[in-house]
Amino acid sequence: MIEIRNLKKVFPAAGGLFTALDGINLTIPEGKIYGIIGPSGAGKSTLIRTINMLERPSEGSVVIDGEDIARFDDSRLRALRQQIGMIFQHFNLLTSRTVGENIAFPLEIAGMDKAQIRARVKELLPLVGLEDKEDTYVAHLSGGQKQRVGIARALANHPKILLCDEATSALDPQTTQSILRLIADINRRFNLTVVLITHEMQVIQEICDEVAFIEGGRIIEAGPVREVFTNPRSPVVKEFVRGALEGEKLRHLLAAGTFQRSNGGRLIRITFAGGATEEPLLASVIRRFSVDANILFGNIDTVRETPFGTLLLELTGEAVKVDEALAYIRSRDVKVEVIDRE
Ligand SMILES: Nc1ncnc2c1ncn2[C@@H]1O[C@H](COP(=O)(O)OP(=O)(O)OP(=O)(O)O)[C@@H](O)[C@H]1O
Repeated sequence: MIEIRNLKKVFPAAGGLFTALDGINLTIPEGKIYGIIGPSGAGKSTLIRTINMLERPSEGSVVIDGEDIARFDDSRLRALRQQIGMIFQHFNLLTSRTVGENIAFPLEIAGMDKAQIRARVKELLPLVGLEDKEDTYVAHLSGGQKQRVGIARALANHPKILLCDEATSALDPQTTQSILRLIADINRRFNLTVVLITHEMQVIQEICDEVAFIEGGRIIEAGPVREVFTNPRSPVVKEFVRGALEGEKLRHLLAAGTFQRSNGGRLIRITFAGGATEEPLLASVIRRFSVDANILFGNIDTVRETPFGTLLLELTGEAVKVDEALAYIRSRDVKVEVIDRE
């Protein structure tokens, strides 16, 4: 069990201090998949990084199995980190090494002998479905395969906890599904406690047992996923839930061929949950990148000048321009999901 109590993190910032985490209290039960979701800048990464002390809290405690790890010295932290695996959005692999050598890396650090390392690598490869890739350089792998290497490396030292920092955010929807299934499978097989951060409600819906919503460094709502989905209390969480359910509905309508598509367009769904306004965003996309944005479906409400809701768009134009437009939309304060390309 992980107990986070009155956790604060303050960073030095221009003109003073910035409070990134402001009194977080969370209890993460053993063997569960616990999701932490919130908008960009909410403090998700900072929070997950306090669970292995990559980020030292300014105040408060992180208690793992009865011990406050915020008080650990460097040598105890090194030992602790072997029990906590972590995977990352951009995989953080050693590109000059093969799959097998990447998986072996934490075992080398732990001082295991060569024969034992080989045996452990051989055990891990089939677990993540990469038994035929041991000698392949990781630069030659797809994103999903790279994340599988990341997972095998994270599991190498038999950790009790797996931290996932936006582990599927760089992957397409199908690959996301397969990685989420793998994480759920590992959680069950090894009774691993999984803490994952995401900005995608779908990830929470798919595999999490419990969820905490974070905004401005504070937990605004937390509880079992089913409860939060059926009875969200705060306006922001209600919007997240509505967006997720609408996404589900849209996928069914798309599968049924309900929308009139043009040829060669890229279908994207933008979810507004506060932040950028949709009109200036779309206008500037069309103007800057010479692409067309065909709105197939829209359901946006404005609450105190802040848009909440969904737009289903088809972007058409020169492929490079469409890519640039997508990168621009992604850089704004909205959630973007590429649904498919014709
Ligand atoms: N080392 C640092 N120094 C100063 N400020 C920081 C530092 N790390 C994070 N912050 C600030 O703390 C806030 C929370 O950042 P954090 O990365 O935890 O958010 P997040 O919810 O993970 O966002 P995103 O989804 O965009 O990654 C942000 O305003 C960020 O600028």
